[in-house]
Amino acid sequence: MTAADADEEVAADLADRVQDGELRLYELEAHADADTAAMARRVLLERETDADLSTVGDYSFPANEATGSNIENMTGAVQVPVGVVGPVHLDGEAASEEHYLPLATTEGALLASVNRGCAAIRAGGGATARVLKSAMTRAPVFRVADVAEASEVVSWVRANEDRLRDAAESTTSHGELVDVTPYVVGDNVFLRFGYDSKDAMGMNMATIATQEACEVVEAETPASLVALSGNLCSDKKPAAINAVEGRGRTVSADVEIPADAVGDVLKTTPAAIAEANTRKNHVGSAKAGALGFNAQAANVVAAAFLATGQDPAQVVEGSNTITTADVRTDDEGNESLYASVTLASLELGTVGGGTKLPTQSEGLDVVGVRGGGDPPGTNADALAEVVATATLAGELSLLGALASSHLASAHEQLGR
Ligand SMILES: CC(C)(COP(=O)([O-])OP(=O)([O-])OC[C@H]1O[C@@H](n2cnc3c(N)ncnc32)[C@H](O)[C@@H]1OP(=O)([O-])[O-])[C@@H](O)C(=O)NCCC(=O)NCCSC(=O)C[C@@](C)(O)CC(=O)[O-]
Ligand SMILES: NC(=O)C1=CN([C@@H]2O[C@H](COP(=O)(O)OP(=O)(O)OC[C@H]3O[C@@H](n4cnc5c(N)ncnc54)[C@H](OP(=O)(O)O)[C@@H]3O)[C@@H](O)[C@H]2O)C=CC1
Repeated sequence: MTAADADEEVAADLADRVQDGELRLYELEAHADADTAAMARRVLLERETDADLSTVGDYSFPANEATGSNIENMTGAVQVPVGVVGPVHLDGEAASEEHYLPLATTEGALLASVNRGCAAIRAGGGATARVLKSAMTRAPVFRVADVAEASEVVSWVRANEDRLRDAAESTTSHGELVDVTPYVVGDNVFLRFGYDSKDAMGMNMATIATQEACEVVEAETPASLVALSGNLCSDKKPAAINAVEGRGRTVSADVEIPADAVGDVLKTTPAAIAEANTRKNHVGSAKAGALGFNAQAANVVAAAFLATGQDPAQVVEGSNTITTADVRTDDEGNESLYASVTLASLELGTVGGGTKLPTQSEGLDVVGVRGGGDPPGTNADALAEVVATATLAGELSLLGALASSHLASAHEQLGR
């Protein structure tokens, strides 16, 4: 079944029943297949708005592949242009030497820019990338009587982490509890649970596991659970804790590019890029009170997320990136540009969430990381290394364009 198989007569009847108040919009899959239910919602919207949803309705995968665990009230699919950058040359711990990366965006000039950065990285002999830490976090907040009780609860948690681990890991055959870090604010106790979620981004996994652990905390201590997510996790919000402690994967990539290649590909010099990075990404970001000290990490993370089935809202954390750029001179006086990016909280997976949807899993196939890795976790590590390297590519190219005053012209030519 796909959109083309939807039953128009049944769809029109369902739309009538919603308009008559007999059915709710979210109940239609109980009365028809998912594709017909989606068509019924489009019929209703076309009756009640000026929209023509024929293109939204012209999707090519079975609707029930999405309505099972990815969306409710489905009407169709949004088509975002997707392109490819690379090959990205990198020496990763999990990623092999050369990968292409699909990027989905509506921003003209973005792929040209990242692609140019990939060319610069190739000219430098390739990047090195490493996943430095992996822990998906969920931090529930508990109410206690006062600070004295808070201290008792923290002592119990520290003495009983194994019991919390047994409870949490009883809900998953892949996830491993890495640590539980308590934080106290008056009569509030936060417990930041961190999980090695292997090839899953791990938010559902961590949430379900932490719920189980919280039941032990409530049974064994005077703490009362107020909210399973206490915002110290911190999911989909700008938060220094993610930029400092990390969340999901903390991954870094670097490269050293000879000065002549910087000139040929990026049309500027190592010194000009280093100065732009310092004054823009460091001084400018500091003055702005930014959490990320970079130029456009979010551009690459968002485009890679859309293309490979990640949760696009977590681009917030992906922007917690620090870019460095320095001029290096060897013993013979040859200059080069050393540049790096460190993404403190890149949350992605190659199983689970949207990664199993058809076009998204095709994107993972382009990178060569669909599904579970062997050993588990290595496919998501490889994807993180490739995304970090593409982020480095985007930084190099944009800094080069800014240093050579080509940003505006690039967007006039490619973005309009
Ligand atoms: C546009 C370029 C790349 C031209 O750059 P160029 O050096 O004039 O291009 P070139 O024709 O000399 O080609 C150099 C390489 O660029 C690549 N390239 C070149 N053209 C294409 C293309 N059409 N499609 C794909 N790849 C392309 C390609 O790899 C090529 O190498 P080759 O393969 O030929 O050996 C450059 O001017 C540039 O990168 N500008 C910066 C644009 C940019 O980064 N935009 C995104 C950021 S804007 C934004 O959203 C963030 C911002 C700015 O607001 C954040 C902030 O505040 O900082
Ligand atoms: N719940 C929440 O509060 C939030 C949820 N989300 C959503 O969560 C989803 C992602 O959650 P996530 O837990 O990653 O995905 P899923 O909920 O799809 O679960 C993925 C499951 O795949 C199984 N699995 C099979 N092979 C592997 C492997 N190699 N490595 C790891 N797991 C494997 C695991 O099952 P098992 O555990 O049984 O071993 C794992 O739990 C996204 O849709 C996102 O939008 C986002 C933010 C918040």
